[in-house]
Amino acid sequence: MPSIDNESAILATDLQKSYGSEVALDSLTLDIPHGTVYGFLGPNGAGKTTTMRLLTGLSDPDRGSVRVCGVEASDRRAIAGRVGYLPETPPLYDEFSAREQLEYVADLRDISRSDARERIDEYLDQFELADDADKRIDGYSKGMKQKTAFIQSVLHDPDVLYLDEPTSGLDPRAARTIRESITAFADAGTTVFLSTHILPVVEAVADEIGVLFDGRLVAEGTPTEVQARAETDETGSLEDAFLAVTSEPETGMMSQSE
Ligand SMILES: Nc1ncnc2c1ncn2[C@@H]1O[C@H](COP(=O)(O)OP(=O)(O)OP(=O)(O)O)[C@@H](O)[C@H]1O
Repeated sequence: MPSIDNESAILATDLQKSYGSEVALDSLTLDIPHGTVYGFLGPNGAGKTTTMRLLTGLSDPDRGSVRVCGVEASDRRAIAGRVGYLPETPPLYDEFSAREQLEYVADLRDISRSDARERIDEYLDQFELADDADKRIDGYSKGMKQKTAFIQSVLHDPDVLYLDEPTSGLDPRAARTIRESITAFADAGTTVFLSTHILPVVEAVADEIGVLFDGRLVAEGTPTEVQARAETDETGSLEDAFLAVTSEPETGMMSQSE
């Protein structure tokens, strides 16, 4: 079971990040409670990947701070065991089988051989990979690769799980397996930070969403609140809300305190 601290799962304060003269993130503040799914929406180039790199401690902000379960993200050694990260292009060794890949990652994570074997077998079953677990990854479909990568990001039972476009390009069955797993992890107490531009994914699983546009958080609330704020009618989807707030960031701006 993930540990629970008094402090929020993710507490990011006034984050700023530039690449040369390009401001990728501007004054981003997030406060995400334990055991929730936070959907992080934004168009290409909005700054989602930059945010995830800061929230996982993979890069440092120019200004501001990040704490994950009370631990400074700059303390990489301390934070590494607390977080799991599934990047958009996951690192997998093509010449390994799924089982070899997962055993390799378990070893890097200092999970004992017997625990690793048990967890890996359970996950391979759960993700319907058991029959192909000893075949080479280079022969896998995109869905099989993504499921393998998902398992490797949760093998060490992280408190906070960051997922970057986890269902992008997957067949419906694989996408549903990932979606159901996201909900199951949150139900078990894991905090999930889900970055995507695929709105139905967020509508289906997120407790709260934040909309990022041009490096700024332009909307935050439950999916229902964001829909309501964007003044969509009854048939309005989150997609309408998203388009409304990102197409007119000045007039559509919604602060966290509103
Ligand atoms: N290493 C880098 N060097 C220079 N500019 C960068 C770098 N990484 C990101 N950027 C720029 O910062 C901005 C935010 O990029 P980021 O990748 O965080 O956005 P994103 O929302 O994840 O987009 P996508 O959905 O396309 O991955 C973009 O304008 C991008 O061009």
